[in-house]
Amino acid sequence: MSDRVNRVVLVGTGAVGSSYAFALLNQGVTEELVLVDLNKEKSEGDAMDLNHGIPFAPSPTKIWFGDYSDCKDADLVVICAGANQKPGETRLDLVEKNTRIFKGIVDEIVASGFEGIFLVATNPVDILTYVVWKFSGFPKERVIGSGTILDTARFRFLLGEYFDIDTRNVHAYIIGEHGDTELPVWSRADVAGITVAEWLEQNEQYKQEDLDQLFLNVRDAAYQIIERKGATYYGIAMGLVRLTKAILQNENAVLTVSAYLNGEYGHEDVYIGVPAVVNRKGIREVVELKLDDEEKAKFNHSVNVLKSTMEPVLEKD
Ligand SMILES: NC(=O)C1=CN([C@@H]2O[C@H](COP(=O)(O)OP(=O)(O)OC[C@H]3O[C@@H](n4cnc5c(N)ncnc54)[C@H](O)[C@@H]3O)[C@@H](O)[C@H]2O)C=CC1
Ligand SMILES: CC(=O)C(=O)O
Repeated sequence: MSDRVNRVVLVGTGAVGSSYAFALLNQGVTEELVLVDLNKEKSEGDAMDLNHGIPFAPSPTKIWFGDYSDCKDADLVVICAGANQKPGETRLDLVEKNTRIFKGIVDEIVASGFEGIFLVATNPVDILTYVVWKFSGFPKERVIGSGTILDTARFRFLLGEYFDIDTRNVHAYIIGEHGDTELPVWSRADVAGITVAEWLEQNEQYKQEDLDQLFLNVRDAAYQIIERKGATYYGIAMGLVRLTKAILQNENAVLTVSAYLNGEYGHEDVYIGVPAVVNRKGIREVVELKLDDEEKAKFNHSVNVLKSTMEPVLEKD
């Protein structure tokens, strides 16, 4: 048996980062967890607080407050650092500020000698994942964004609730930008092995207009939560843990992440939310779903919005 120890370095221990650290410890996913933040006192306090939960955790985790040199021996660096949306702001509004922050962070991580996988959650996540790929010079499969993992979870939860079926038996994806131009892949959605179209045909209590509203609630969930409590963090934290497990445990799990397209879906040179096979090497491959014409048009629009937002920002660097 290998005595290799898994190490995750978390950069950014704000609301999202500290919720991720807490969920990671609770699920016993990694042997070592290092916390890094511009606000050193905050990450030091978080390390102390989390350590006091170790006697109650399912397996031992060594947790400390560290610095970028700790990335050298890391398997995974998860970045949750940067500004979040204020009420009324879109994710794309954060692009300039967070790209500037990322330049410094990625340079430090690469300078440490890090050779693992980057996982990015900071918004706008698709563009910042591209930024990490560009700034780091890493192969595309070792740079992953959380993409639409959270949107897909919201979609599955709401579909499960609507059809009164356990959400784990709902297979349906949100793809595209993690943001206002995302789209549901209705043509492939199945609940308990029955397509959504069949559910509508079989029972008149289910209506297309309810499903249209359901998607709007998925798309606008972040705005609804931010209006009520200022930020969202538990859902994404659990999504990041799911991704961490898929990577460290070499799962070949299919998750909707922000992946680099190199011809898939008819696009290239963009990171965007699509289903992909995730394992110990990062992204093994993008799963190319057959979309209907309306879905294709919406996906193309989402790619165009991301590219046109990203281009002027990257030209400045
Ligand atoms: N991908 C997704 O599905 C989701 C993404 N997010 C995004 O996650 C990001 C973080 O959100 P919150 O945790 O709510 O924000 P927060 O403000 O609570 O935490 C941000 C943390 O980043 C740290 N930070 C800032 N600059 C840094 C630097 N140069 N180096 C190291 N640390 C630095 C801050 O000190 C702070 O602790 C935001 O961009 C937010 O929009 C939030 C929810 C879901
Ligand atoms: C903030 C954000 O990106 C979300 O909750 O979807």
